[in-house]
Amino acid sequence: MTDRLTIRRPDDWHVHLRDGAMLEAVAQHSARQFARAIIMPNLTPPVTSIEAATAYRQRIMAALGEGATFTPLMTCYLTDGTDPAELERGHAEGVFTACKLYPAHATTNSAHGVTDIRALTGVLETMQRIGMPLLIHGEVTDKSIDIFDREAVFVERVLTPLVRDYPGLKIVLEHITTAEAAAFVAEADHPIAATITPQHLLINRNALFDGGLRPHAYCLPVLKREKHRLAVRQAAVSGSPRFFLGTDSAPHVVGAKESGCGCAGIFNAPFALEAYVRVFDEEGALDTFEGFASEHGARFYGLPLNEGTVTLVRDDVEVPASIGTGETAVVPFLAGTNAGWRFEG
Ligand SMILES: NC(=O)N[C@@H](CC(=O)O)C(=O)O
Ligand SMILES: [Zn+2]
Ligand SMILES: [Zn+2]
Repeated sequence: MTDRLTIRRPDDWHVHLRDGAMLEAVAQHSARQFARAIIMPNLTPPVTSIEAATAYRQRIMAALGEGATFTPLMTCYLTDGTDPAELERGHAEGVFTACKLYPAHATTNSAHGVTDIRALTGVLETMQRIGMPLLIHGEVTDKSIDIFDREAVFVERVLTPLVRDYPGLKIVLEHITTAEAAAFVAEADHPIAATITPQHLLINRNALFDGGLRPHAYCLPVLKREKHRLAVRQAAVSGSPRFFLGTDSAPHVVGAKESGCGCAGIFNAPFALEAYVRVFDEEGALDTFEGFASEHGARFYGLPLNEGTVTLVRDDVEVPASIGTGETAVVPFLAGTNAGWRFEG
């Protein structure tokens, strides 16, 4: 039994750092474990310009303070009005690493998202030409589609024609939750990859109703049934370079979660690597953990691998019931349970 695992310093390819007081409170947790992260642009208002992304990047670095070694990789939030020239310039200047596609009203702060992806022709052609990845929240927003089917239907109705129409467009299907998404990404004859969250590897939809309604287990795409969790687990540990780490850490204050209409999003940054390594350990796949956490994402994005290492140690570690105080108190993923591993740094 391996009780200590040292891997190349990892990256988080999908995280919400928020803004203002919440940014000040949460950024350190991601910077402690990860060298770089893809920063989601769903602020209010969303990050849609080079100017906004540059200013947000500066606020992130200011929140981390002097000497921080963390690199935020910024994304542009696509709208129906996105100007391809702004994307191209932002990419060339090293401000935008990628673009984020939120179908309008699919998730938190997506009201300004794209109403019809077919209207994005100029944007997608430009991204394909310059090699800029398209990151997708892959759920249809049609209210007549059952919420547990929205990802699988997106794969069939939107993603399948998209890869056909843009054969060279780099795509990351974010936070996959279904057997259908995992199979599509594994098998497509296309430059496509997927991020996977700790929660979709560790819990299934029963966690939402475990003895009562559990708002802290609610995120989007919503947790699915066990067979999907198992399929997503197999994809993560498979060693395929198409699957990599993206926490989707998405903090909301306690009051916004514990409410008559609770927000979607799970704050998993503080114990992210502990949660992931547990999955690889349970699957007898610690040998593929470094690829998933530290190599596949960088290679897909065409970025260098990180220098340095981090070490995880098998240990009893109690995850606190809440992290932060007052305005920024957030309940972390796995609150009150034993993480099973300790991040040594
Ligand atoms: N994952 C979530 O449940 N919520 C995210 C948005 C998103 O990634 O879809 C958020 O910003 O809160
Ligand atoms: Zn999303
Ligand atoms: Zn997200």
